[in-house]
Amino acid sequence: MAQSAPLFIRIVASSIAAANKAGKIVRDVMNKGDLGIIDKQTNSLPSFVTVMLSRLQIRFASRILIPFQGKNDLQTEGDRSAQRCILASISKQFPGVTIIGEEETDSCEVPADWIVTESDEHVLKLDCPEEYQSATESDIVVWVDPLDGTAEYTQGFLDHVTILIGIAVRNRAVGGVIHQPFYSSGDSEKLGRTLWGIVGAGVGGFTPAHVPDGKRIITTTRSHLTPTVQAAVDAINPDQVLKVGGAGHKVLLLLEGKANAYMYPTPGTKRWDTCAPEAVLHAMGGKLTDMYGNFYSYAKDTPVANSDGVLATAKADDHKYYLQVISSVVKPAS
Ligand SMILES: Nc1ncnc2c1ncn2[C@@H]1O[C@H](COP(=O)(O)O)[C@@H](OP(=O)(O)O)[C@H]1O
Ligand SMILES: [Mg+2]
Ligand SMILES: [Mg+2]
Ligand SMILES: [Mg+2]
Repeated sequence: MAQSAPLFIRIVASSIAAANKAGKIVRDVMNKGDLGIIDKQTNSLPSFVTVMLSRLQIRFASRILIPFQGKNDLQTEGDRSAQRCILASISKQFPGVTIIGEEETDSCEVPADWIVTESDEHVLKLDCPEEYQSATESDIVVWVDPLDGTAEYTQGFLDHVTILIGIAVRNRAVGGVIHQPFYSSGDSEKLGRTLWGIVGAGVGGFTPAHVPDGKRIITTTRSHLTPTVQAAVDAINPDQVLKVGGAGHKVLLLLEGKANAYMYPTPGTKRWDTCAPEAVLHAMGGKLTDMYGNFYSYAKDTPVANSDGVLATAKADDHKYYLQVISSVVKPAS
């Protein structure tokens, strides 16, 4: 059964298992208490070198691309270890598929028990939408954010943390896995849950819901707030604003009916922040684009920065309204 499923479906099913293992690793790092925090800017090279390097990508293990970074943000042992686990697990099973991870890790060595080769049985049995049935290795790019919401991870806002694996077919985000490692359903012994979505095939791991009619709830950044972002939020005149960490967590609020829209009308997020959330949201009937209403490309050679910001709505039909209101007060930077 497993081998007969189309390649795209097998990658999504394997990504669920890899994300679960990475979640355990992220919890273990937290439990040990030494997060090994690195400020990526402090450790960066002189600016002219950084600019040059940010345009390059290093090739590891034939098809795994690890982009250089030059941004001011944090990295922890949780980010590094989770990425090693996910990249090793997916590349072992799908050696010809391009995988792009957020972190620049100095070692490709991975403990044997971090390499996961299991798959989610339920997803393996799904009917694959026709347009993805024939997708080959060269049609697929996997975007990995091993720990989304790193700032919040270091500050103890653990429910903001997610692990994101997005699967793009022919440049579009169509498969997504969002693992929330510190989610508790009440049983403190059993932390973590995994949400997934495949455009045209469905969603799993959560119960889709919407904000009740007549209420407008906006979610936006907690740790990267700027006057531009605040102006966009104010223009909507919301009933409530939820300032939380992580692109994954913010889209999760849309999926579960806790917010209507996620807005971040400024550069800062990258393709690995949005690929998985965009796919799960789209599979549920929502929409994530840049601030012009255009979908981002998830091609392997695309620039990684989401330079034109992010606007996501729980209902695709609402997207135009938010776009219009925000564009009247905020000019997207690009
Ligand atoms: N100005 C900025 N500079 C660097 N990263 C930014 C950024 N704005 C957003 N991001 C990244 O986008 C993700 C969501 O941000 P936020 O929580 O502020 O909404 C985070 O991903 P990571 O935690 O994976 O790095 C964050 O680092
Ligand atoms: Mg980061
Ligand atoms: Mg992120
Ligand atoms: Mg990250």
